[in-house]
Amino acid sequence: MLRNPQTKYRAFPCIDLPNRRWPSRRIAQAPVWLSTDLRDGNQALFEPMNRQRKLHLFGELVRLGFKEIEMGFPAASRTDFEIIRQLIDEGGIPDDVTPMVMTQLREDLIDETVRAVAGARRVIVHLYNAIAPVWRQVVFGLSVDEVEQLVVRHVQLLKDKVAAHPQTEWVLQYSPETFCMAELEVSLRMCNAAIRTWDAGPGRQIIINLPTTVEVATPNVFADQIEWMHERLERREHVVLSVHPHNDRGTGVACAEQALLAGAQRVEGCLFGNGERSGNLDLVTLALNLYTQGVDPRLDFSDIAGVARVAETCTGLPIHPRHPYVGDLVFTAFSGSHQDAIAKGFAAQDPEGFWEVPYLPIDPKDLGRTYDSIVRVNSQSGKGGIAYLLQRDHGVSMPRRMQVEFSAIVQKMADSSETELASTELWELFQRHYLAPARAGGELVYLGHQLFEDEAGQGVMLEIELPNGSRQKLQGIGTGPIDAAVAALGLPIRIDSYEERSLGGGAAADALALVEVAWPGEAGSRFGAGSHANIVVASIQALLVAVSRFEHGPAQLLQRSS
Ligand SMILES: CC(=O)SCCNC(=O)CCNC(=O)[C@H](O)C(C)(C)COP(=O)(O)OP(=O)(O)OC[C@H]1O[C@@H](n2cnc3c(N)ncnc32)[C@H](O)[C@@H]1OP(=O)(O)O
Ligand SMILES: CC(C)C(=O)C(=O)O
Repeated sequence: MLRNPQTKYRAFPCIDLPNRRWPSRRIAQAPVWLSTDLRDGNQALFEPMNRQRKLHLFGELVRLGFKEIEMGFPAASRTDFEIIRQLIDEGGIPDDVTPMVMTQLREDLIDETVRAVAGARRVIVHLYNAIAPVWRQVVFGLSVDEVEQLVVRHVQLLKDKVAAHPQTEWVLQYSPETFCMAELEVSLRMCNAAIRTWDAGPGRQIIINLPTTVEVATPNVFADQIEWMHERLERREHVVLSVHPHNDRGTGVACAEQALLAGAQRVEGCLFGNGERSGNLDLVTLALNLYTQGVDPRLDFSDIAGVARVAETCTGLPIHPRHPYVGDLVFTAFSGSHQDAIAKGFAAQDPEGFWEVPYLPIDPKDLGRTYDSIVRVNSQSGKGGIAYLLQRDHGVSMPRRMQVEFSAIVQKMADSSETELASTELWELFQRHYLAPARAGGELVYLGHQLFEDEAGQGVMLEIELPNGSRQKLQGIGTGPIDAAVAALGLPIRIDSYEERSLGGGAAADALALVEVAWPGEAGSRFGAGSHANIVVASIQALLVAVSRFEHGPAQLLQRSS
C-alpha cells in the first residue's frame, strides 16, 4: 500500500445541498422492491444459473412477495429468452408480478428484447447506458450531447416498437449507469430526455433507476445526489424514483436507506447481497432492518433458513456465518456478559410487549429460527450462559452460588480444550462433578435408608459405602429427613441451601435435589446434586456428594469406622 494514497486516490466531492431534508426523516413504509437476482446477481456467478435454477429462484422470489423481478437479458442469453418467453406463453407469471428485462441501447438488442416479452400482461423494459466522464471518454468516445442523442434515439425506438403490442402494458425503466460517478447535471439531462421521449404521464409510467454502479462515496453523498435529482426530475409525479446500490465500500444497505429518506421510492437488489464484485444491495437485510423499526417490509422471511438454502443452491455461493439476520452465528452469544443479559432478557420479556431482549435486535422466532444456538459456551463465557443452557436443555436451575462454582469448572475445561463446549458436554461435566449416582471415585455412596418416626423428630437409618468399600449403618434424628441424615453422618457440617426440582416434565419425572453444605472453618461451601424418583433419596445423595467434595469429609467417616 502507498504511504501517500492521496497521490493515487481522490476524495469524492461533497454535494452542494445546503437545505437537504433527508437527515431528519424516518422511513415509514416499505419501498417497491425489485429483485435483480436473476440478472445482476446471475451476471456475477462463476457459472450463470441454468434454466432449472433460474426457475427455482424465480418461484422463491414470487413466494417471498416480490412484485417486480428482473428476469435477465434476453437479447444476450438464449436461456433468458426462452425462460421469459415460456413463462409468458404458459401463464407462469402471477398476475400481480411484473417481469423486467434489460437491454443496451442497440436496435438489434431492443428488437430481440421486445420479441422476448411481447404479449405479457405488463412488462418493464430496462434500458441503460453508462454516463460518467470516464465511460463517455474511454468506453464510448462520445460527448454529453451525443450520449443524450443515444438515449433519445433508443427510447423513441422502443416506444415505436412496443406500439405494435398494445395488449401489453409497457413500462420503461431508464438507468443512467455509473450515476454515482457522473455530474448531476449530466444525469438529470439523460433522465429528463428519457422521461420526455417516453412521454411519461398518466398511464405511462417511467422508472428512473439511479445506481451506485461502483460505490465510491459515503452514503450521505449518495443521499444528497438522490435528493438533488428527486427535486429536479421533470414530471416527477409520473416517475418512480428507484435506486440500485452496489456494495463496494460495504455500505450498500446504508446507501439504500438514506436514498429512501431522500426521495427514492423503489429499491433494486439481490437476496443476501449477491452481485457483481462486493455485491448488490442486500434486500433481506434492508427488509429486516425496516421490520425491526416496526415497518412491514411486505416480504416474507419467516423461514429465512429455507430462503438461504434456495439462494445457496441456485447461486452456488455460501452465505457467511455472520451475515446479518441469516448467518448461522448471528443469534449466538459466546461472551459471558452477553449470555447473562440474554438469559435475563428472555426471562423478563413480555410475550405481548415490545421486543426488548438485550443483544438480539430481532426475535429469532420471527424468522423461523430457534433459540437453540443463542447461547454457546467457550472460554469467553460466564455463569449466566452456562446456567441458561443447563436450565433450558436439562431442566437444572442452579442457585447463584452454584453457578459461580460451576462456571469456574467449565472455564477450566474450556481453557484447556480451547474449543466450544456443547450443552451435552456441560451436562456431562455437571454430572461428573455434582450428580449422584453418576459421580464416582473417592466418596460416600448412598446404599439405602429407612425413615422412622421418633418422639424427638424425624429419624433416619442410613446405609452408605465408604471410599474403602466398607459399609456403614448410621442413625440420626432431625427436623426432617435431610436434617436427620446430617445428624446421622455426625460431621460438623451445616446445610446452607437446599432446592428440589423435577428433571424433565410429567409426574414420572425424576426429582433433582441440590444441596449446599458448609463446614465451619473451611473456605467456601460445596454443592452436591442427586437425582432419583424419590425426593428423599435424591436429597441424601446430594448431601453425600457435597460432603465428599470436602477433602476430609469421607476421611473423617473412615477414621470413625476404623
Ligand atoms: C452495470 C451492469 O450491470 S450493466 C449490464 C451488463 N450486463 C451484461 O453485459 C451481460 C450481458 N451482456 C452481453 O452478453 C454482451 O455484452 C452483449 C450481448 C450485450 C453485447 O455483446 P458484444 O456486442 O459482444 O459487446 P461487448 O460484450 O464486448 O460489450 C462492449 C460493447 O458494448 C457497448 N455498450 C456497453 N454498454 C452499452 C449500452 N448501454 N448501450 C449500447 N452499447 C453499449 C460498448 O461500447 C462496446 O461497444 P464496442 O464493441 O462497439 O466498443
Ligand atoms: C444498469 C444498472 C442498473 C446496473 O446494473 C448498475 O449500474 O450496476
